[in-house]
Amino acid sequence: MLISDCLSCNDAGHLVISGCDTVDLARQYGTPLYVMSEDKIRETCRRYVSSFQTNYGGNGRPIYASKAFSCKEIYRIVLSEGLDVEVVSGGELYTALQAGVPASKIHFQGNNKSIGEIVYAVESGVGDIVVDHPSELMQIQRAAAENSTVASISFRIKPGIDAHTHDFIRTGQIDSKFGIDLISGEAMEAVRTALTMDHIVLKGLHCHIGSQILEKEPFVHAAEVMLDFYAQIRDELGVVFEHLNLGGGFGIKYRDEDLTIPYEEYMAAVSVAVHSKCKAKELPTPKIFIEPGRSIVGEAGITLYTVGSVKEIPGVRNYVTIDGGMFDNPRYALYQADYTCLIANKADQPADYIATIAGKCCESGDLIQEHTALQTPMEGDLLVVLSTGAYNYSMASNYNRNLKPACVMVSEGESRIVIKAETYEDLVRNDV
Ligand SMILES: Cc1ncc(COP(=O)(O)O)c(C=O)c1O
Ligand SMILES: N[C@@H](CCCC[NH3+])C(=O)O
Repeated sequence: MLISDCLSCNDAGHLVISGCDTVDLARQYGTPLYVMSEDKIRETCRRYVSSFQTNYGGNGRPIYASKAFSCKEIYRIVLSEGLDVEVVSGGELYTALQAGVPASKIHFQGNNKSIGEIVYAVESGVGDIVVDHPSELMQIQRAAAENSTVASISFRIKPGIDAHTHDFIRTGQIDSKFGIDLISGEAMEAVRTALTMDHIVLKGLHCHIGSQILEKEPFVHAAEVMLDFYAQIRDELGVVFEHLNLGGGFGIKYRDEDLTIPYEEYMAAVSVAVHSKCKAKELPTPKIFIEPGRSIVGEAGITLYTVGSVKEIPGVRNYVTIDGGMFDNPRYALYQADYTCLIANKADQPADYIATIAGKCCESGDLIQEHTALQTPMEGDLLVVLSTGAYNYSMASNYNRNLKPACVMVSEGESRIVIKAETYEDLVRNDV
């Protein structure tokens, strides 16, 4: 019911996260409030790092996909755990560099990087620019030549794999805006071109098949398809790549009934496929990278809200209104995403009230969850939504000129602000 092992209930019946009582956190910092367990994030990073030891003898590394949650402190945390960092915009690149991430540990993704972003990445010495389409290759070559440097790149390949997840978050299939097509020969042509360029060094290839995937098979299949292509490149062009990035996408628990797979199982299944395919194709095992975002921060985060009105419409539904909404968590409005909600100050009571959690935006679709079981709510209660660590703060907006909430990091009973709450002054800063 509490989804994550960083959560528990204390004698007062309050929800506790990494030793901090959520009622105290709400009192101290106000609501809405994002709360992230540093302990849980670090534990997950260590599980990924140690599975590289077990499966690849340390020949590889996890990369934190920071689109899931980007701020200076998360970069410092994952860096200190030995991860690389993936960024997907100039803004994420800037934040990572400001946090002290060495450029050599940054992987820059993006399906339509601007010229400005490309120049910024090249000038900063980003370790891996992941090229999404052939014309981007030319832009990188030009930027590198102008800087009298050589850019390290890889290609994002569309392996033609349909993973079972929400349509909006599938990315590996042929009908996808991401990546270079393998089947049509476009990818081989791009590799051939890159190998002729004197300001480009091509380190390897990348694929990412989608997000919130709860099966192992698509990951195994993607690894096999990519290594078949590595063998084909060796046979046709005489080149053997050093790196292979197999992307992220591992699913997490949003509800008790979600059947998640321990990350070690994904890692083991994929490594068996990698080793046996390399053996069959007589390829040296490349250095393997994976790129998880959601699974590193998702279950580590919760959001606290204060309950406002409770509107019971007999025979229809019960609206429980909170002081946040789609501006701090747009995922239900976008994907009808599942969540577990509870009343944090009554966490020990039975969840026998069926509620629709509504936000405060001028929008009927501003819902966090519909027809979900809760402890009986009252105005002033503290409502918590679980598993909000990924794609909540990073997808927040100022719709209706609402303020983005603060984010607090908790560890062993201590809390600290890592992102301050926005102020009204912040809202008008760029207005003229
Ligand atoms: C290229 C790339 N890498 C990594 C990720 C991270 O995925 P997830 O947060 O599902 O692990 C994404 C998002 O889907 C992505 O597009
Ligand atoms: N933002 C999406 C996932 C996109 C993953 C990034 N390519 C979500 O909340 O589930």
